[in-house]
Amino acid sequence: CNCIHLLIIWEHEVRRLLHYGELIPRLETALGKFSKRNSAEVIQPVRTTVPLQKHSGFLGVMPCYMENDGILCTKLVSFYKRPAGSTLPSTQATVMLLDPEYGNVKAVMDGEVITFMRTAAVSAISAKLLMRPDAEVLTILGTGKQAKSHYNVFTEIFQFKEVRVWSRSVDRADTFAGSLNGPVTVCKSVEEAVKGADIIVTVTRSTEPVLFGQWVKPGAHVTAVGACRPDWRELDDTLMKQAVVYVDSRESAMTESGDIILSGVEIFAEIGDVINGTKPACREKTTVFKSLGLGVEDAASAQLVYDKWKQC
Ligand SMILES: NC(=O)C1=CN([C@@H]2O[C@H](COP(=O)(O)OP(=O)(O)OC[C@H]3O[C@@H](n4cnc5c(N)ncnc54)[C@H](O)[C@@H]3O)[C@@H](O)[C@H]2O)C=CC1
Ligand SMILES: O=C(O)C1=NCCCC1
Repeated sequence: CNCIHLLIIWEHEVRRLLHYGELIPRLETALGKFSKRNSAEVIQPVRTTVPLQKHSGFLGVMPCYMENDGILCTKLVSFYKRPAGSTLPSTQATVMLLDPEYGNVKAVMDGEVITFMRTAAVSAISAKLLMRPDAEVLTILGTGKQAKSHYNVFTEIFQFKEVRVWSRSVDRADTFAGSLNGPVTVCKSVEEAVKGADIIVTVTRSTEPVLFGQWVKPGAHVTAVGACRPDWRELDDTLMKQAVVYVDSRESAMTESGDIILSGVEIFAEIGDVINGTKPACREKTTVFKSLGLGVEDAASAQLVYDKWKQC
């Protein structure tokens, strides 16, 4: 029977229910299934985007069906390229879980916490696989929502000797540093921030390259999270060409990533291929993981929130 009440799970509840310790294994499993391209495991098209030209943004629709797991889900996400100093949020999202048998929506939940936690968790998975095991220095470029979630998960699961941050505004970087539960070095330039860094996370709204290959230490791992449109960049061609390039989804990367499309580089593997053991993790080389964000990540995260809610 589908006569169950529609469940609404608000932001503070998603925040209470989601923990990286449980989220990361669910996402590893989901990404591995995604890369198998088995339609009984995952059906997930590249997201549909509707440009909001007047508002410098887009509405993204991100559906996913996992038949074997009984998960049917979609996220609605709006993203705005806010001007510097704007206090308006750049991302807003809602996730809907449906009953695959009846087609009814069984739960509607906040999607912002899911978006910033699952994105950071996927970056942490890429770092677990591609970062050198002796990594000491983490650099985060950008000081927004994603910067905070990346700081949280990276310092929760790895141990670094130094964490550095950079923002275009030193004041914003100082405020960001003050909001964290640990020491960070605020850097005045990207070059200073990334010099000698073992892992670099780019989480900016930039549409032009901010990270240049000439500054990146050979063997470093770069997790590139921003620049999600085909004409937007965060990384320059030099870096793209000197790195072994991993992505979350080949189709998404070839449709949405300016860093991939405009540099003309070859994609070496999906991160799910490395999880499945079908492609190697080239830890000794400079690596880039280009993340676009996938509906399957939202589906796995939303199901975890739902499972935890039912346990309470
Ligand atoms: N790969 C994925 O799964 C996801 C990617 N994203 C992307 O991550 C990025 C960050 O998202 P949020 O932290 O939510 O945004 P946010 O608005 O909270 O933070 C953005 C940061 O970028 C900085 N910034 C803005 N323009 C810049 C420029 N031209 N150069 C350098 N820095 C600049 C801002 O000062 C701020 O520190 C966005 O590009 C967004 O599209 C967001 C969600 C999921
Ligand atoms: O995966 C997501 O969710 C998003 N990715 C790019 C920017 C908007 C949200």
